[in-house]
Amino acid sequence: MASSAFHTASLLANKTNLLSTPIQASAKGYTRNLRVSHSPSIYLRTQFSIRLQGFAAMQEKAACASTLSDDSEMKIPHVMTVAGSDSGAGAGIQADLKACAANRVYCSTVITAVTAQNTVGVQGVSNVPEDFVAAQLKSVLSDMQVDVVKTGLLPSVGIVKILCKILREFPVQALVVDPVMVSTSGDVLAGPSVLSVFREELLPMADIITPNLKEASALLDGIRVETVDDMHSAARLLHNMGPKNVLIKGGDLPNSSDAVDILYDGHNFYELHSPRIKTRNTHGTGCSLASCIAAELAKGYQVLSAVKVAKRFIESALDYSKEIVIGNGPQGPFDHLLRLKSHSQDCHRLQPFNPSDLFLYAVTDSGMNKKWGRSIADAVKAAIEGGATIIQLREKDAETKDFLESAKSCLKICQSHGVPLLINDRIDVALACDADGVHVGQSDMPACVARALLGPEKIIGVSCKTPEQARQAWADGADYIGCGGVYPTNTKENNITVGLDGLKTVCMASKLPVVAIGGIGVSNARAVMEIGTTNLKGIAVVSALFDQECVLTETRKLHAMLLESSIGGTLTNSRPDSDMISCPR
Ligand SMILES: Nc1ncnc2c1ncn2[C@@H]1O[C@H](COP(=O)(O)OP(=O)(O)OP(=O)(O)O)[C@@H](O)[C@H]1O
Ligand SMILES: Cc1ncc(CO)c(N)n1
Ligand SMILES: [Mg+2]
Repeated sequence: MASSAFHTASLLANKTNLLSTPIQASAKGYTRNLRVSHSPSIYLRTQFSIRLQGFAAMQEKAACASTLSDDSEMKIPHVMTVAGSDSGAGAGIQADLKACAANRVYCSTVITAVTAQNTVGVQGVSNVPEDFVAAQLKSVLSDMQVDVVKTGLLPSVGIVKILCKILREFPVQALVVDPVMVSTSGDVLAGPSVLSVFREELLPMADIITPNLKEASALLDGIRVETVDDMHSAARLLHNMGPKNVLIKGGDLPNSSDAVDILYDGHNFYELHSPRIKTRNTHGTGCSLASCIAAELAKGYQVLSAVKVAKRFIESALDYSKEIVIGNGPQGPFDHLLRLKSHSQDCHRLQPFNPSDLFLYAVTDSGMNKKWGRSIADAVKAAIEGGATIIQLREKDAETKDFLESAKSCLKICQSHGVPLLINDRIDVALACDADGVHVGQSDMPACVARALLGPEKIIGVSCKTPEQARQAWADGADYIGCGGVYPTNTKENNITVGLDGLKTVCMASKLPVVAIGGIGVSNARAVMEIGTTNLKGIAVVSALFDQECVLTETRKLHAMLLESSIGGTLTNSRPDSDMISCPR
């Protein structure tokens, strides 16, 4: 399917990856010295030569693999998967989507069958009508710029024939065929009736086919494929059927301490080894490997490089998720996006951001805490016990190392009380300690950059004095606005006071939740809260809590006052307010 120009282009696109072993590559009209990258866990046993053809067309393709086209529209590498749905979402279409997403490639989906499947096995398969598979194929291919097609479960002769016909009408740059027939649980997904159409029509169109041991055996009329030597012979025989490359996957090789796959390109064999990960979570490795190969080809990389990247991706993902438990059966899914395992660490955050957390917002000041002879962590603990609902560490004078250490101890305290911890200004410190978010001022890191660095889930607050700044904060992806100084304050030098009117103007200009800051304490908190805008969610305080002898007592007083003022008003907060606590200092 792919022109060899595509492979040539991919080689060039890949040149930044080339290192270590020098290799002679001969081409029609070209001879180049190439180097092959060796990952720590995947090694190649064979010297090889690669034919290079259509150099110019390939350069064109390499240019296409870059993200920006001439008119600055972004071209995203695109894989279309033609496969079956797995209700358990470990294999099939679902694995393909996740593998492509993890490798930053767009994936469109043509569904050929719906399976009822879980970690125990396959309970049912229902084919999508052939004309509707055709409709899906045409919808995607006639509209979207698909780079690579990857096939998985093709459950009937009719569906394979339709696919081949439509691929001839809408040629793409590469075709990856994972000839899915039997699931690892041993259940038959596509019967032997598809074998002849696979051999005669589909395999000859493929740039690479990726059978597992059983599938290789089935395609070769049941010959034995049980050892690495068998895999070599089978690869050669399968290559005779017409695909440009054959990758036989050895995930199911008995008695093998490595997971060994054999790649054959018609000239050379590559034995790809990676350590076998001890885990039950290998359901969907085959689909994911093929999708990752397709994704790398769509980016412009050549076959060998794509296979190596894909194998390493599977190895890392299996290793990362070897202990996760999903389902009760013998073969669980793995975590493509390397996110699930940290779930338990994230449990303290029930929701991404709850605006009512702004109710009593305590901002630390190391100078004040030093003055009163307490550590930041002790001050934070007392504030939380007194009713603070969110903490911001604002340590302007601290050395980075000390700041990070304080942030880590405060985070532990905050997490144990379910109170978010934000870091003022220092995105690096927030990232280093995995705080809940940051608060940035107008002259700090722009909120949009902070958002890009911190990702979608962290809380970002921005100090705003004007409606324009408030609108910008929203556009930049901020979660809340800190507005002030409402009253004059000694905590911040040269700070312009906006007053209650300025606060109200900012609140009315934005739908973001707002916390008021600047010179607020027990004496004036009520006046602030009475400005009467629904998005004013609380007050932020520094001196009123921390420039005091007993942080606990002062926080409790302020919390009580806020609660009282909010009855029937706009502020709500449900943090418990326990009776008489003596100041521990
Ligand atoms: N335990 C493991 N540790 C490391 N790599 C593995 C392991 N199991 C499988 N692999 C790798 O995963 C890829 C898929 O191999 P496998 O032979 O399991 O395919 P498959 O049977 O088609 O997968 P499935 O049917 O589960 O989707 C191969 O690269 C293989 O080497
Ligand atoms: C839908 C579907 N496709 C492929 C496989 C192979 O893992 C599977 N188990 N289910
Ligand atoms: Mg398997």
